[in-house]
Amino acid sequence: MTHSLFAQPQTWCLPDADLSYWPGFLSAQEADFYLHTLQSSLAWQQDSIRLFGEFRKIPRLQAWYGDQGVAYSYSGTRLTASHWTPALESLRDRIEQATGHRFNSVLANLYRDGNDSMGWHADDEPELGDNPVIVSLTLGETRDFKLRHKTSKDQVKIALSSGSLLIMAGATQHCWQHSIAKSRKPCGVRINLTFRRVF
Ligand SMILES: O=C(O)CCC(=O)C(=O)O
Ligand SMILES: [Fe+2]
Repeated sequence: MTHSLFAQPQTWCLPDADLSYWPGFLSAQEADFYLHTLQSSLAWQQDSIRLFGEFRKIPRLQAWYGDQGVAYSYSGTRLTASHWTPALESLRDRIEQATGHRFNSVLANLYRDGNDSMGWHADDEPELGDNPVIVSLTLGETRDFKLRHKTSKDQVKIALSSGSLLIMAGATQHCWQHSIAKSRKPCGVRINLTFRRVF
């Protein structure tokens, strides 16, 4: 049984975007269970990306899972999917049922503490197709997810809580970038999963 705060996602009104937020998609106990299960069972790596001609370690750990043969490239890094683990598969099935969208891969990010972060970017790689639907599940520490409009530079901030789903669709990746800033407050571990469909 699901103990949701809301029975369905709530639209987050933002121009040039299609964004919905579903806090309490997982109960606190379920989110805790998955946080610990994924932290100890995924093949976490600190990848490097190419920035200004140099390879630099990213400030977080990552892992990429999905259907056989699904690969994903960004910033000079190519990730080949490991096969779904049982925990990732059960989360994927629940998210597919709840949203009506299908996913063939998931990028997992582990933010060890407040020094871990993700810089401004849009998930607009060609292999995600036009207007991709990306569903983001947060487990553990609440961190601020910021969105910045590519032309107006308007910013909004959503504090993504444990067990929440954020659904980005439509023009969101065309018109907005997003990031997770470093935090000066003491921060516990946060895992974020972004479910994607790679073509
Ligand atoms: O950690 C987050 O909430 C954002 C993750 C993200 O933007 C990504 O995986 O592309
Ligand atoms: Fe992203």
